[in-house]
Amino acid sequence: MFNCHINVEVCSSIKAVKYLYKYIYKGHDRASFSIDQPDSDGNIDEIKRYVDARWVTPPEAMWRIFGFPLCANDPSKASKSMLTEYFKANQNHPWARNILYKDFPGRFTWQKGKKYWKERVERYQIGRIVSANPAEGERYYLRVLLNHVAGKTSYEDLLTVDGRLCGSFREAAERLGLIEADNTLDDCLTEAEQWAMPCSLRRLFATILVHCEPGDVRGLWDRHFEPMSDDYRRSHTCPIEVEQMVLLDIRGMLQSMGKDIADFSLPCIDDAFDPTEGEAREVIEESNVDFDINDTKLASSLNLEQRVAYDEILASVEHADGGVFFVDGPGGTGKTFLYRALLAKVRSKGNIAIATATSGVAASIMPGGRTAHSRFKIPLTCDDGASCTFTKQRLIMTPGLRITC
Ligand SMILES: Nc1ncnc2c1ncn2[C@@H]1O[C@H](COP(=O)(O)OP(=O)(O)OP(=O)(O)O)[C@@H](O)[C@H]1O
Repeated sequence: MFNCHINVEVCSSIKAVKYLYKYIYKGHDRASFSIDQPDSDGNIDEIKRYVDARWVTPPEAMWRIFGFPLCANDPSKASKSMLTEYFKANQNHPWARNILYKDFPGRFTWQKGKKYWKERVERYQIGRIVSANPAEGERYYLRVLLNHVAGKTSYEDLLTVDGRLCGSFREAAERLGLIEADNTLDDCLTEAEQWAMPCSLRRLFATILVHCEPGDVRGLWDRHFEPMSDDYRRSHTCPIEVEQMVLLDIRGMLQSMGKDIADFSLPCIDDAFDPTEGEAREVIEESNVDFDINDTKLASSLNLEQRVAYDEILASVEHADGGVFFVDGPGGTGKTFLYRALLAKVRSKGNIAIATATSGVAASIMPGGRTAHSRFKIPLTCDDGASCTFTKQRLIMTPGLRITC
């Protein structure tokens, strides 16, 4: 009846809600590039290019011109957190000022609805405090302070050491002598051992190696090897094998953070235990991405325009010609449909297809999708000397397809 493609989306999952939210509030992602020469006078009409690249509806234009807010939080809710209310409780109850933040749930209960700490009537309850790891920087040092200093009544109070207001939680922790040596790293791992699974401990260990520059790496390894290897020890009896498995796992994690395990003074990896035979972690990960068998059938229902793009891109992949294709179209016209068909086709042949996007929400709608920053280790702050920590060896994966949304 309508003789056209109509996109109807049922907003039934959180993924769809996030996706729509992005459309409405952030605006449409558009990239504009041209390989045309400037006109005969050497001029480039940047205004026309800008207008071509973005379609703004009159209501959206007015909204943006008047600078109306694009999103908002309820201030009364946003400004109250467990921590700010802990400060308030310290102001209101002087007797509570010798209780550390982590012990607070033993004497107070958190009232979720009204957001305040109420004096506990029944005793012998315990609460759990959210964890922080050293790679999180200031959030971690805030935790260090809260673990050792009681009775603070505001952030300023927490940052004040010997009457001097420090510029950061780290500085305050240093002035208090809480983070002088590696023992904070030991404390961090010891604390995590109480609740974290061995796999999370290994990740934390790798994070510490990369971000915290521990002086005594081998000492940390020796002291925390046992909890880090708990799971492997249950399934394997040979201690050498267990050690190798932990090392291989940590090596993979370090690789994903752009580091080589050989740079740290840890026990050596024995090639006999290395099932990857030195293959880069990214290649193994991407080779193991599953494809949905139903996606391989999408190719048969592509419309004419999708079919043209599909054939051309696949021909380029199959002949290993290389090439860059820019697929564009208004929302709901079938770009993701095309990507799914292409990804499934390439993966079903045992080849590698890397699906990346600039945002996590966009990445989540593609099978095996990841953000480009995560996959290619693109630094978050790009200055003159910035470069990806992705080595050339990892790029040797032919033939393959890379889709970027
Ligand atoms: N050739 C086709 N045959 C059948 N359904 C299709 C076809 N192309 C697209 N669709 C359907 O149309 C809907 C919108 O397609 P899709 O999500 O791929 O669009 P999009 O261009 O990626 O949209 P957005 O820009 O919002 O991400 C989906 O439900 C998809 O399954």
